[in-house]
Amino acid sequence: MMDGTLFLRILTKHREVLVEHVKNTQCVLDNLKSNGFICNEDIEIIQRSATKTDQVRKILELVQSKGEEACAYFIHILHEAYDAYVDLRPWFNTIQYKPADSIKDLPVINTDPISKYSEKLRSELGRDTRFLTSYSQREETLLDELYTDTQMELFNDKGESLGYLESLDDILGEQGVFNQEAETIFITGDAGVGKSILLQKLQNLWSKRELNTTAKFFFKFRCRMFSAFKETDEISVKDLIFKHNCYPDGDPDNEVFRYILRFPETVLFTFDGYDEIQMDFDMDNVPEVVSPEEKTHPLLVLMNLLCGKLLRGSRKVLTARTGTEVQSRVIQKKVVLRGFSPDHLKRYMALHFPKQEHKEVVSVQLDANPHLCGLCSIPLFSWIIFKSFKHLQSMYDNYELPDSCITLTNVFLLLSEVFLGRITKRPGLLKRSTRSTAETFRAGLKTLVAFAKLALLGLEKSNFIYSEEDLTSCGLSEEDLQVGFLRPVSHYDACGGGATFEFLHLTLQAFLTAFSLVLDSDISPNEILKFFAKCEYNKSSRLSCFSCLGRSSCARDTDPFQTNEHFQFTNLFLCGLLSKSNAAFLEHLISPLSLKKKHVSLKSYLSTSVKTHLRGLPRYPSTDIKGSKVHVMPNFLWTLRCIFETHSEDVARLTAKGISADYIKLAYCNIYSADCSALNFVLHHHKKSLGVDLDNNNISDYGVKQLVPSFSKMTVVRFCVNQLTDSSIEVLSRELIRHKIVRVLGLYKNHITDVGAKMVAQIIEECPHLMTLKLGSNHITSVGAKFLAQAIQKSKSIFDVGMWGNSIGDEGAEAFAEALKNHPKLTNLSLSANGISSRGGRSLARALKENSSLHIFWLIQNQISDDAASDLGEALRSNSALTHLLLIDNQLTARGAKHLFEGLASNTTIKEIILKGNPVSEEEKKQFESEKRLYFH
Ligand SMILES: Nc1ncnc2c1ncn2[C@@H]1O[C@H](COP(=O)(O)OP(=O)(O)OP(=O)(O)O)[C@@H](O)[C@H]1O
Repeated sequence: MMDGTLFLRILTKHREVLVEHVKNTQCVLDNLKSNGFICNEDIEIIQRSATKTDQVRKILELVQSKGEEACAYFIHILHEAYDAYVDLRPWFNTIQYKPADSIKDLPVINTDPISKYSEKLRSELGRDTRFLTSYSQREETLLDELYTDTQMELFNDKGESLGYLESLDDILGEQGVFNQEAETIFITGDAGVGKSILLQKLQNLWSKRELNTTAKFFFKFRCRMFSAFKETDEISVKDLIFKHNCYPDGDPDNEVFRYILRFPETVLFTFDGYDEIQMDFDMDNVPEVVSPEEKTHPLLVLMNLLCGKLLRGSRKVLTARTGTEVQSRVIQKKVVLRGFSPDHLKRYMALHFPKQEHKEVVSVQLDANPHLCGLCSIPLFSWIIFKSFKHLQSMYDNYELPDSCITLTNVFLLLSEVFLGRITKRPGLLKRSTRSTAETFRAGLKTLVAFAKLALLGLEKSNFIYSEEDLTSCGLSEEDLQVGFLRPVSHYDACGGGATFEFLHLTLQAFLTAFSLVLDSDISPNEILKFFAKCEYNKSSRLSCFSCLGRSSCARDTDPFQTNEHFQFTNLFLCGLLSKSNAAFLEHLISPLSLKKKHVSLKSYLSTSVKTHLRGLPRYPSTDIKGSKVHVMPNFLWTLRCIFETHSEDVARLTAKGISADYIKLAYCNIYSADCSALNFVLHHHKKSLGVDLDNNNISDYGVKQLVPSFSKMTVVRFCVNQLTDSSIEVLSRELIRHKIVRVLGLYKNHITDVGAKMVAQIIEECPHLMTLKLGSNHITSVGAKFLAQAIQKSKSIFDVGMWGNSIGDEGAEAFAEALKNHPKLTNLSLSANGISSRGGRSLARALKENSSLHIFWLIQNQISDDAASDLGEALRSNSALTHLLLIDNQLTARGAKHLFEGLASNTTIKEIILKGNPVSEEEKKQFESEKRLYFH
């Protein structure tokens, strides 16, 4: 039976602990009162005590005087209002607390400042993140209605891919953490790939308690805000979160901040757009700020937070555009956003077009247009295309998605047409049958010019946030804001002052800047090229900010921004606007003469710069094929993109001619699918055959489809680590078999299954020059392995085959054993990490007896045991080709090693057999000391 005085006695016995640790009296009083245990008068008496401890003493006396139930409920309050009385947690364990039946159903409302603050943050963030902010002010779309997952690739500190994250929760999880000391999760990705929206989704989930994190406080910032402060401005970290984010109401005793300092691990920060940080002042000697009360320049507060010098233990998520460098010692883990996969794109499209008939139309048009799909893999472009399509379809009969050679400039022209259409649109009109883009632009020209001027002024001064005065000075009125180019900046992102605005997206500002360069007759043909100078490749220009984050002192001469993508985009749009295909349309807006002069100036610049670029590139002898190999520089991709936008066959031809090598290496260039159209645009002018290395990009199936016309030239097709599925292999097999010139086919780390493997087998059979095949880290089982092995068996050219990291198992190994027997060419074979056990191992060993071509045999990370070693030892006696046998991480014991040892006695060709990672003890290894070719380390 329950002791009727248990809680009374607990209070007496533990009085000291309670007086010491109960700091917040308000929450106790609020709850005692609302459940009728005390009245207002009691509260007044208690509050008359001067100190908190006296108040607690009074409360204890009071509840004890009210009896057992009041005492039980008092303790229950301390237990339930977790954050307010966090110091009492060990005490609750000591007393093995269980609530009394009489009070356990009474509610406890947590009115302590910490919980209230956390709630306030949740509700503010919830409110702020409900809508997708990039939509024009007229139409607001719920985030939940349109948010679609994107691909999140995880990288280690060496820049190697660790695969993809499954869910948003994983961003904050342990997976992929390469530096436990650091606290910043770094997310990068191209413009418009969805970094801000991803943060918005995280914030929104947290506000609804749907994010798997223990964070009680979530502070979101845009890095851009830090550049908006004056050089003399000084704030502390406390100011940063309370004044520039969310103020804690009713916290006279500063409990919230004290709690944050004590439990920094309960704080999560997001900082969006690190690349947008600007520094106009000398920060060479960045002082460390470790005191949370110390006031200093806001940028210093940010840097010290990111480095973990301030609020050590708090978690930070930092986003930046591709190419922004942050020292890896500051980064805990790194995620790269890759945009929509084909499945994501389908889902996203379905959200835009809920009606089945619309969905079907769009889906058919997209399927027929891989270049468009490639563009749509970037969510921003996808949004623009779908949004414009929906709008134009509602206005005109038979409007279709843009055609197959649409450029990014066309996409932004479409968006502008939709926006400007709002000015000229007369409500209530029936659908029109003819669409006149020129008419829409002409009618909205004055507004367009004003926005374009604003964009240019901003870009020139590196200013992306505009005041109302800025708008007025460019001739823009309140009404023009409705057009949609600008959106208001939320109070989180500005640092005080009146209403401010920014362009819907930086790419849109770049587009309008380019438009200004074209439209403004006061800007001379030479002047339009001014932003190209800011993008010329210069190793020292890719630097990040501070010493702790990787800044070098020479960065002061370069642009204050971390990336120059806004200039790159401006140049790209300039190329697009001045392309021949847009000339007829632009002649409605400016004088044909001025347009022509600007066109000539741009074309001549591009031709010269392409020539200089290609001439200066280093060339190396190629190892894959005979001839020379050229490695392009990172900004070559932008050159390619610009050439594609111009659609100038002349410049493309010139570029193709300039690639005077046999092999072009474009690996790790951050090429995404739509870039393949640009590459193809140049490559199809290349006269000779060419090796193309596109390893470690993000070209996806869409990219492969766009390269179709170029396969007739490609002798090396290296598409490793590119998210390819069997559908790419279908295209490859058709094209490579048609042209029969391929020598090297690199496809490792993609998503190829047995279906694709069967098609690769056809390539092997039909392409008589194929020498190298890399198929590692795909999803090939014994089924696919059999097709491949049979084809390899028949091939007279193939000599290097990599199958590492599939799951071909023993059956697959048996098929490869057949291929090995008497093979004329096969010199290098990797069947590592394929789940091969002794059965497969024995077949392979027996086949070695009948093989006289294989030099290097990789069988690392299988389950090969001593039985197979016995056959391998046997094979060594008769085989006279093998030089290297790699058996690392298998299950060979000393017995197996002995077989190999004995086999080696009558073998003179082997140079080494590596047995590292097998269960052979140090003691046992001694017996093999005389054999220098047997390695155990
Ligand atoms: N996951 C997503 N689901 C649906 N729409 C998205 C998603 N991600 C991005 N978008 C769309 O793309 C637009 C641009 O995305 P966002 O601003 O997040 O790009 P970003 O990577 O932050 O670009 P930048 O580096 O230029 O700031 C969004 O306004 C939204 O319309």
